[in-house]
Amino acid sequence: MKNISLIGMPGSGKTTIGRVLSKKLGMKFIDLDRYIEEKAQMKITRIFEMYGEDYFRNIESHSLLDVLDTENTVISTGGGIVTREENMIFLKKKTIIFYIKRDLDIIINNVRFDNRPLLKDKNNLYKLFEKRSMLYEKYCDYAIVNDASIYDAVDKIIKILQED
Ligand SMILES: Nc1ncnc2c1ncn2[C@@H]1O[C@H](COP(=O)(O)OP(=O)(O)O)[C@@H](O)[C@H]1O
Ligand SMILES: O=C(O)C1=C[C@@H](OP(=O)(O)O)[C@@H](O)[C@H](O)C1
Ligand SMILES: [Mg+2]
Repeated sequence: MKNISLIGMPGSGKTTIGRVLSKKLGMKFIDLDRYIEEKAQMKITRIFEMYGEDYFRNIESHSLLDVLDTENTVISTGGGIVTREENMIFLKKKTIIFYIKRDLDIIINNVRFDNRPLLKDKNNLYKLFEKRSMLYEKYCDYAIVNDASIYDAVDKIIKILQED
């Protein structure tokens, strides 16, 4: 099976859906943020605090290259992966890209903000969406609306893969 990647706003469900999807399809699972934390031996928040966003984006791009050297894997990315075109060129080559779409107000009411440095100011979610939604739409192969259960979103993805 070709690799699958999930993109979308922070808190939209990429990590949770990716994990369940990989189990259901019998594929491996990699969460890029967890991979970065293990590699750097530091929480994402700490990386941002100590070295800033640019430094994080550099690690993120390198880590993406590491994890794309794989097959039969579901990769959940971080919400900012679309901010560098090079990331998306590699993702497009190596994966089928699903954009996970979730209502911003639902995200704000449900998500934990402690390990999401860019969401400390909740208004920032709307600003990020303005900058990024075009990019998510542009780069994805398919968009999935995550407006019911996690399992519902997973089933939508599996249905598309079966029809593909
Ligand atoms: N359809 C859903 N129903 C209930 N909770 C959801 C749903 N989608 C996402 N969540 C919850 O939202 C939070 C953020 O999800 P997460 O997978 O960490 O998002 P991301 O990786 O995109 O930042 C988690 O607590 C997750 O369980
Ligand atoms: O949107 C972003 O720029 C980020 C999203 C986070 O991942 P999630 O999308 O899994 O929350 C994480 O990579 C980092 O905090 C930056
Ligand atoms: Mg995540």
